[in-house]
Amino acid sequence: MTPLLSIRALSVEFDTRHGTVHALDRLSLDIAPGEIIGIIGESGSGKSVTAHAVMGILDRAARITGGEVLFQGENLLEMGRRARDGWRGRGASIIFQNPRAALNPIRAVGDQIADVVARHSSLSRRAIRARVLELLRHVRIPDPERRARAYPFQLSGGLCQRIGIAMALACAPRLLIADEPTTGLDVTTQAAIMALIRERAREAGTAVALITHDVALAAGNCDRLAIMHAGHVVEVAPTAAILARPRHPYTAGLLRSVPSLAGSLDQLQAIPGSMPDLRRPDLPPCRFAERCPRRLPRCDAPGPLALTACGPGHLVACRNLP
Ligand SMILES: Nc1ncnc2c1ncn2[C@@H]1O[C@H](COP(=O)(O)OP(=O)(O)OP(=O)(O)O)[C@@H](O)[C@H]1O
Repeated sequence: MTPLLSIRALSVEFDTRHGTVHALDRLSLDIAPGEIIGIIGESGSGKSVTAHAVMGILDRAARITGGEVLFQGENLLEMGRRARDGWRGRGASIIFQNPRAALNPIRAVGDQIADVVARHSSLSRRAIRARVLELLRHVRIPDPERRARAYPFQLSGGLCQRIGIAMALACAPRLLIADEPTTGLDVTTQAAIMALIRERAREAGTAVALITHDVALAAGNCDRLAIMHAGHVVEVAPTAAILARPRHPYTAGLLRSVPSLAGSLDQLQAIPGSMPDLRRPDLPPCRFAERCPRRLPRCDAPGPLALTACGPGHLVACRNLP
């Protein structure tokens, strides 16, 4: 199937006072229409930078040093600023980790949703208001007429996240990026938010990229998983294939570190070592090599490490596959 989004060999760096951070290194990833893909990795692996590069909202200190981000075949990185602003919302939108912080604290939530609808349509005020209530009902906000007049501080974290989702869906995007959408929410609310996101993908055919470090959450909700480590996608495959037979040693370690996936508590293990400092000028081609139990001399040979097929829809970047 033709991908909706195709990130090809994307490299992003940050200039800092303490050196250049090589945050993404020739990162490649495809997202198909209507699929739910989990982008998993530990803190600092580059999940948010990837999302921000797609959305065109990278920090000022960021530099894109190579690659393409194709959305339905068009390179977003070459789009002018106005066209990109117009694309955002209709093409893709993002839900942020901290819903309350992402909202304007001094504007009623209904007005904030109305602003998004108005920015992307020529609807009358009355039609915009009707659309806002429709969106609030869609994300199951109880008593939407009253809640539309509320300010973020008057709503719970779960309700704020529903407002965030309503705003993200206001322009019916083809791709929804959910960046840690349930962090900080209790388990019941977490399940309700994930059900809402899944329902959206199923009913409207919206592709969803769920960014999380919660492997169990991703495994339970996603069709495919992409595993990131230190600015690389190291493995991507259908969820069932990764759970049944992870091929990259980092993925295998990640699965062994999750109580509900490890099998038994005796098999629970942490991944040794930590991610390399991404400011290092001598980062090896495989950024996992220094933590890897399967490292061989050929793993350190110069040259980029490509993702290669090792099964149906299963790609892995490793020079020493079992
Ligand atoms: N504005 C910035 N300036 C300098 N470095 C940055 C900046 N933003 C991100 N980075 C660096 O880029 C790398 C990737 O960061 P990113 O936030 O994408 O990781 P992440 O996987 O989303 O982590 P988390 O799960 O903690 O959100 C990290 O090394 C981070 O320190």
